[in-house]
Amino acid sequence: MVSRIGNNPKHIVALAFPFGTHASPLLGLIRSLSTEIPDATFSFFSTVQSNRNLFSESDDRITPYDVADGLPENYVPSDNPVVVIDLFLDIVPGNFKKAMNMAVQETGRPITCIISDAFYWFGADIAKELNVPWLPLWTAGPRSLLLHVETDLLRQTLGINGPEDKTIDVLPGFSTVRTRDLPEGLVSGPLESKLSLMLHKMGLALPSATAVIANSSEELDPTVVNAFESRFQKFLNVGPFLLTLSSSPASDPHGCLDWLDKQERKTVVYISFGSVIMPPPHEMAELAGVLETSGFPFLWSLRGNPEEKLPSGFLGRTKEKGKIVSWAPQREVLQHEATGAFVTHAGWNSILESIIGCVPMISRPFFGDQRLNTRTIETVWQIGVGIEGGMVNKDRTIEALKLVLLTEEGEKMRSKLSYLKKLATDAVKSNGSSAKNFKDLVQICNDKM
Ligand SMILES: O=c1ccn([C@@H]2O[C@H](COP(=O)(O)OP(=O)(O)O[C@H]3O[C@H](CO)[C@@H](O)[C@H](O)[C@H]3O)[C@@H](O)[C@H]2O)c(=O)[nH]1
Repeated sequence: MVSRIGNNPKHIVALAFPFGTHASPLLGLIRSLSTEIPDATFSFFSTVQSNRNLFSESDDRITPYDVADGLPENYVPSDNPVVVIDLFLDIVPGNFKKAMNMAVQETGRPITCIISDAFYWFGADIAKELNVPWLPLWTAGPRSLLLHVETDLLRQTLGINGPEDKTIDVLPGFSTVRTRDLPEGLVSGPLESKLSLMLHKMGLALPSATAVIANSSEELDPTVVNAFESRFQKFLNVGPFLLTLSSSPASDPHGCLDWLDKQERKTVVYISFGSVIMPPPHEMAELAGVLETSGFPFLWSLRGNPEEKLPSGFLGRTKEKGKIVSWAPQREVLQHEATGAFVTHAGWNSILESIIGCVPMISRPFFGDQRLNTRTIETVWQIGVGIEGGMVNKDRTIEALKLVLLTEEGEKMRSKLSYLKKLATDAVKSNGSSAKNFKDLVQICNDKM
């Protein structure tokens, strides 16, 4: 791919975290910026695999650069996604620095601005060295970000491995959140894992950023967003990205939307656990039991071979009621009028898509921000429920589905979702908060040095 070097001496670089749903929103943001600052040079850094997934040959505004991924030559893939992340973290930031030097040489342009995944605490040091702005992007919600910024305070006030039911009274807007809803590695669990150490360092580094960017809008969680006023130099909520960033039209090779067209309004249960998680076999079997016994029509996005992952005979017995695909056009599925409930792991993008689709959630969280997100859905926004006991269990999940699909309670959730959707859509209008924040961001990137 040929570098595109314009007249503007700006060289804006983006450092992506190449796992989960991280690199793609960063690239979306960079594409939007490249439209606003068309004559600047944009370089995007990620691993070979990630760049291959993200870039089509026709992308002419942004130049991808590959960084080393840290995998040994004879690496045998593991089912545990943390293994590859740890190997990658072992070689940052050296791999990024090397590729950035190459980009500077190739373009002949010194770097003028660094936009990185917020995980990359080292962005602060590199930006300081180069005397350029550092703009970290937090791809999840503001609430989980506040926890990482206040990790030391939480460790002091809650203690390490303290009582699980203690509520978080030291942070605004967290009175219904309990210790057990916090991400693992914060006040319990693997405090010294590479991911936990990275998040801790991130929380300490972010206050020095020129501005922290987030995929949300100020109005969705105002108490929490306001808490950043005294913590960050600038906090720019420029989302939800699904409304603000352009995306290519959804591909639907399995015909999910046609299938939904044939279903009745608000009856279908959509199931997806995002791009990283696969529930353990016993929970897959419970979930299959839920769908078979309850008889609700369902669309299930399930990676891998369903014959192997689901109980024997399930596919045949439910073929009139359900559709199982390896990947669904989720945004569109959640905006389809037939979709009535979303069984989810409560990843941040899924939540935003559910809000825009006005579909109540039934959540089975696994790691990171997902327990906190579940608690927020349930007690702050009241737009869904967590499965009692925190795992898929047949009776409790059927109960949750009936609540959402068949009762007045479900209707109330839908009207709260409509309210949040309005806040989000207003924020992205030309005079809305996200649109204004995006203008601020463009200004910082394009500032005369
Ligand atoms: O069949 C599918 C399944 C998923 N998706 C999309 O994949 C994305 C999934 O994103 P998200 O819900 O955020 O889940 P993860 O991919 O698991 O995201 C990781 O990153 C998020 C943002 O940092 C965190 O909130 C999560 O906990 C973390 O697991 C969404 O945009 C979905 O629309 C599809 O389009 N089709």
